Formats: sequence, structure tokens, C-alpha cells
Amino acid sequence: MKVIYTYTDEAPALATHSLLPVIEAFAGKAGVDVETRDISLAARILAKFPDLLTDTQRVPDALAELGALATTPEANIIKLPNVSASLPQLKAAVTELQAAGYAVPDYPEDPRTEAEISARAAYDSVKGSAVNPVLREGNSDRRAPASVKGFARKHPHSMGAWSPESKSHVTTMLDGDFRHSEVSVTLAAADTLRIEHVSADGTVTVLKESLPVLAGEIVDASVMRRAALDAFLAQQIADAKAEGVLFSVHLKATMMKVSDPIIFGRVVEAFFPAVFAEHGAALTSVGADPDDGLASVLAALGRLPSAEREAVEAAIAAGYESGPSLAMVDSDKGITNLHVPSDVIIDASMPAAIRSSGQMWNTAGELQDTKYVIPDSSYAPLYAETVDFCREHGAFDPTTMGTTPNVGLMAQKAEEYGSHDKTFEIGAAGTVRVVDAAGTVLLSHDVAAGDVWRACQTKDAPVRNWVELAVDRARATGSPAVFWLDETRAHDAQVLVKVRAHLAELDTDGLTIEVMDVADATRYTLDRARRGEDTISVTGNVLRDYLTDLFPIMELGTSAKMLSIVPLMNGGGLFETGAGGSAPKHVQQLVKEDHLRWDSLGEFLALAVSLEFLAEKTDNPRAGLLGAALDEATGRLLEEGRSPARRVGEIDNRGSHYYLALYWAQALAAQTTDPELAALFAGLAGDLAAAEETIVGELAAVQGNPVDLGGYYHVDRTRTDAVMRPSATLNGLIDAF
Ligand SMILES: NC(=O)C1=CN([C@@H]2O[C@H](COP(=O)(O)OP(=O)(O)OC[C@H]3O[C@@H](n4cnc5c(N)ncnc54)[C@H](OP(=O)(O)O)[C@@H]3O)[C@@H](O)[C@H]2O)C=CC1
Ligand SMILES: O=C(O)CCC(=O)C(=O)O
Ligand SMILES: [Mg+2]
Repeated sequence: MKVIYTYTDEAPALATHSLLPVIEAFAGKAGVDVETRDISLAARILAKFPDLLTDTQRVPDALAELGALATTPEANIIKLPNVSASLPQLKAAVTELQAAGYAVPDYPEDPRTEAEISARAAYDSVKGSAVNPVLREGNSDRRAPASVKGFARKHPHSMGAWSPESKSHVTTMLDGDFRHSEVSVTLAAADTLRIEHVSADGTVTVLKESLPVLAGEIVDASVMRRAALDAFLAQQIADAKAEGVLFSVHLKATMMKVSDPIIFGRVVEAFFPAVFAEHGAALTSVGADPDDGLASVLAALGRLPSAEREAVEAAIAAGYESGPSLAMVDSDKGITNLHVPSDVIIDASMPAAIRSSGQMWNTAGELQDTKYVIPDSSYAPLYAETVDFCREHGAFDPTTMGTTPNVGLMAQKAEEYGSHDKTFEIGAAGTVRVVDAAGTVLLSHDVAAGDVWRACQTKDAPVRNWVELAVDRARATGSPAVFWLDETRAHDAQVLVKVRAHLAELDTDGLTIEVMDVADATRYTLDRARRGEDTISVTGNVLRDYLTDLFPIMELGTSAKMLSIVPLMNGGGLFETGAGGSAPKHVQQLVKEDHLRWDSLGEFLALAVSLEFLAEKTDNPRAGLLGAALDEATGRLLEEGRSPARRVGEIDNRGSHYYLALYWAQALAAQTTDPELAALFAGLAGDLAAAEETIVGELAAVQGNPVDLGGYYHVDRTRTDAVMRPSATLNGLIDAF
């Protein structure tokens, strides 16, 4: 068994250039092989077009390799966050690769030839959340380690105060959304299903020919009705204006790569109704697509004849004028909530707003009360209740609040997060139905043109494994475990049958296990958190994602500090680093002033558990000592304030890696279980300590100037090494070890 360390994108990839040499040097002394696999967006694109690349340009399909590995007991994968590319990001990456001499094709907007159709399919498979679902062959156990929680209690981050007069609120659909149209069935036996559309005149169009299902599998179908969505959005825009609050929409266009960009596009159109009603055809003719955001529409205007362009610009100006103020992503640059679908990602954006007094930024760069539009009502009650709770009780206090770990159902593309290949924008009125091999209609909906219809799958074995994991965590902690399931929701009712049956088979004596719907579970958990009590949230895949940003951001300031373990169902281990993303803002800061504020705490925590896992699986006590020493070093790093600071001139990611290496080596030198290992590390520990002033000086000296990484999605590795390893003294000690 080896440790596979993934090379991804943006800030975590930059951090890897600095941290990996340390990891390799240390692991080598315990006979642990560390290998990297490049699953960055750029590599994933290149892997799709081997025929168009030269021998030296070609890259293996590392993601496919790791996806296969994840189904074996040999897997020991450290997964750093990666870009889940929206279409604008994907196109930017393609352009960058082409400019660097890679003959990958343009993204075919309107594929016609066979080559274009296959290129489009290749790109669509790379787009959005294309990595995590492939590797996640297990359920998720995310929590704040005691040392991290304890540190946050002693050294709290800032929390914006909440006013009882806050006008901020969450709004969601009461009908016509996925939640209210959901139907669900559990299959008694394995089968192959088919999804088809039947038009009013009886014409049958197959949407998906083959949908294999296993015995005991839950299949749901639901539909977001365009007419209901449009009416809801128009009302919310008018209400925001009347109430004098900012308008904002919160979706997950990256993970929900088919449904949510379409919904995002409806919001852009609803905000600028005249633009699309009067100029829709002209805009389409120049490739402007509201699903890719307002920025892409604005970019396409240059391709319009000038008279038409001016008319559209006037209509956009009129839309801004007559509508409510928009929440801003970057008020200095004039980037609104509607500019780029991947700029506002609900799991991070809602907690960030809740942390900032329940407000978002307006065009003047000031915080203001906001209407949070979350169209589908399946999970909106989480944020609605949290906003109301904070208005009533004030902001949470990180020094006293309890912790809310999560046990998430995630394995084998569970629920909505596996629905991309079963999501369709409906072209014509009719019926969509799910039919079994015998021709029986299992699920069906009447649909209209423009509706978004989708099916989701949830397999039986992952549900059983998830229930067991929940019971294990409840037993290990003594905290109550709450299954966030709603008996009145079609899908949840099917899941509950399995949960109750399996709980009855397990030993739950003395444990507190509850079942509550989203609103009740939120209130119950928040109430306990406010009193300093811990509560395990046991949730489906989407709430796993939402809760593991919401609670860490309130408790710890960022979800980067979470321990995120995925015990793979076939016995391997997947160790995710943190629960958050790839922090694109951090790259901008590095490029501007050579300071990387990315905190690799998530990587340290993941590596420690990965080493302990390997120690146990391969009977390698040295790996165990390495892991235990790393935990000790991580605790000390926190205590001694060696985490990256936000501002240039202060310690950054690279400085924190130096101290990690120092403390890790010292902990290994100090342990007495393996004197030979201690002796191996004593020299390095001494050298690193003696050179502290020199190394810290060398690391500080480079800060303040712009740097060039030679790319964004596809950086120049040599240059990036140079940027991320600027201390010759530190490099000399690590490389010689
Ligand atoms: N597991 C995965 O692979 C995930 C990937 N993503 C991807 O990440 C990208 C950005 O997503 P977004 O939702 O903006 O989330 P991010 O978590 O990247 O960013 C939100 C903010 O969290 C803070 N933050 C996150 N990680 C760290 C860290 N290690 N150290 C310090 N601060 C941190 C930063 O705050 P500040 O600016 O205040 O420093 C950052 O701006 C997208 O491409 C998305 O698809 C998102 C979630 C998970
Ligand atoms: O895969 C993605 O796009 C994001 C994953 C994520 O946000 C999470 O797992 O918390
Ligand atoms: Mg998330």
C-alpha cells in the first residue's frame, strides 16, 4: 500500500509544491512510498484527447485510475480540493492549454460533426463536479478534531454581530420545485430501467436507454417547473425591491452541473426581463447564454452590431435601474451575484453571509441586509432556520458553541449529487417516465417545455454502511445522532424504511438517535450548539455538503480545518483535506504579492490519519509513529501561532510548512518507541531549529512582489516550485535528508 497524494488546482496545488517535498522526505524514513496523481482540471482535459497531443504532452487518465483504486482495499488516497469547473472556467482552461501549444479543441457550443459531438461529450464529462463522485466509494465522516476545536475556542475568529431588526431572510418555492414534485420507489430486484419522454402526440423519445439498478435501490424523480420558477423569481425580485434588501441567489452550479446552471440562467433572465424578451434571438446568435452568467452575456455583446449592442446595454442598464440592488461578489470590480455561476456556491456562500451579520456586500462595498433566494425547498429550511435563529439569539459564539460533526451518505453517487446523467431540460410538453425492463411505468411526471426533470439513485449497501457509521460515531462520542430525514418527503420516506430496519439490527443501547426533518433538525442542533452541546448530524449527500461548511465556518472560521475521512466500502481509505474548496482568491493574492494564505491544516490532518491507516493495514509501526508525531506537530503549530496569516509580510503557507517540518522532526526525535527512528530525525530537527532565523528570513524576503506562475489552470511546474520553495536553506536540508 502506498500513499497517493493528489495534485489538484489553485491554492491547494500551490501548497503542494511546498509541502510534498517535506512529506516525501519524512515518509521515506518509514518506508512509506508517496506517489502523486495529477487530477487537476488541466490534466483531466488533456487525458481526454490523447490523439491530439504529442508524445511528451500526453498524460494518463489518473482520475480513472484512482476511481478504480478506490474500489480496492489497497486504496490510501489523500484528496485535495479541486476545481469543479463551471463552463466559463472550463473554457478558460481550454484557452490556456491551447495557448501553451496543446492542440485540444474548442468547447463545441453547437456540436454537429462526429468529432464535435465526441469532444463535447469529453468536455461535459470533465465539467462540474467530476472528481469527487468518482472517488467517493464510501460515506463521509467529517468533524473538527478536538485539538482544532479547542484551539478555536481559545482563539476565536471574528463573527459579525446580528441585529434583531435584520431584514435578511431566506425565500424558497412553495410549489412546482423538486421538493414538491418528488416521487420515489424502492426496487425489489435488480433491473435495467429506461427514461423516456412521451409527447402530447404520443411520440416516444428515449432520454436514457439504460439505467441499471440493484435490488433494494431507491430511485426518485422530480421536476423543477419553469413556469413556477419564473413566477417565483419575478415575485422575489419585486419583493427585494419593495423591502429595500439586496437580491441574491444561492445555487450549486458546479456540483449540480446540469440543473443549476439552467436555474441560474432563469434568474439572470428574470432580473433583466426586457433584455431577453426583446433581444433574445440576437443574443443567442452571438453565443450569449444566461446559464453561464451575466458576465458571459456581457462578453458576447461585442459581437453584436453596434446599434443592437447599444440597445441591449440600455436594456441592461434599465434592468439594474428598475430592479433591487444586487448582492456583489466583488464591488470594486463590479462583479454581481449574477455574473458567474461558480462565484456563488451555496455551501460556502450562505455560511459566509451568516458569519457576516447575515449580510452581503452592496455596490458601495458595504454590508447590507439581503434576500437569499434558494429556489428548491428541499434543503432551504436549513438556512432559513439558521438565519431566523441568529436574528433571534444573535451570532454564535465560537468560544462556547458546541460542535456538529457529520456522517454523510455519499457512496456510489448517492442522491442528487449523482443525478447529472439523469437530468434533462425538457424540450416539449408531455410526460417523462421511468420504465422497468418489463415495461411497467415506475415513476412519471407531466412536463412542459423548459422544465428541468431529474432522477436520482441511492443504493442499499451505502445506506446500510451509513447507518453503521452513524451508530459507530454516536457510540464513540456519546453525542446524540440526528437523522435529517423528512417522513413527508418521497425520497426520505424510502430511506427511512431502510434506516429503521437497519437500526433495529444494530446495538443502539444507550444511544440517542433521533429522526427530524430539516427545519426541526436545524433548530434542535442550533439550540444545542448555543448551549455548548455537540450533536452528530446524519444526513444525505447534499446536507452533508452544506452542513460541513456551515458548522465549521461558524465554529472554526473555515471548513479547511476539518478532518474529512471516507472509509471506503471495500476497505480502502480516502482522506479528503478539509471540507471546503480551492480558494481562488488565495491564488490572486499570491500572484499579486507573493503571499499564500492557504492553510494546509486539512492536509496535515488527512496525512496523519492516512499514515495511521497505512500503519495498521501494512503492519508498519514506523508509519504509525510518523502519523502520531504529525498530529503532535499540528497541535503545536496551532498553539504556537504558526498558521498562515492573511496579510503580506506575515507568515504564510510556506512558513507554516517550515514550522510543521521542524515540529514534526522534533516530535519524531523525541519519541522513544523507536530509538533508531528518533536518531534519524534528531539531526534534521537540530539543523531545522538552528537555521530558523535564516529560513524565516529567506521566506519573508520574497514577499511583497508579483510572481508569475506561467499559467493558472496549467502552471509551469518549475517556476511554481521556485515560487513555493524560496528558501535555499530549507530546501537544502529537506532534499539532503
Ligand atoms: N472538495 C472539493 O474538491 C471542493 C472543491 N470546491 C471548489 O473550490 C472552488 C472554490 O469554491 P468556494 O465555494 O469559493 O470555496 P473555498 O472554500 O475555496 O473558498 C471560500 C473561502 O474559504 C476560505 N478558505 C477555504 N479554504 C481555505 C484554506 N485552506 N485556508 C484558508 N482559508 C480557506 C477562504 O476565505 P478567505 O478568503 O477569507 O481567506 C476562501 O476564500 C470551486 O472551484 C469549487 O468547485 C469547493 C468545495 C469543495
Ligand atoms: O465536488 C464539488 O464540486 C464540491 C464538493 C464539496 O463542496 C464538498 O464535498 O463539500
Ligand atoms: Mg462543500
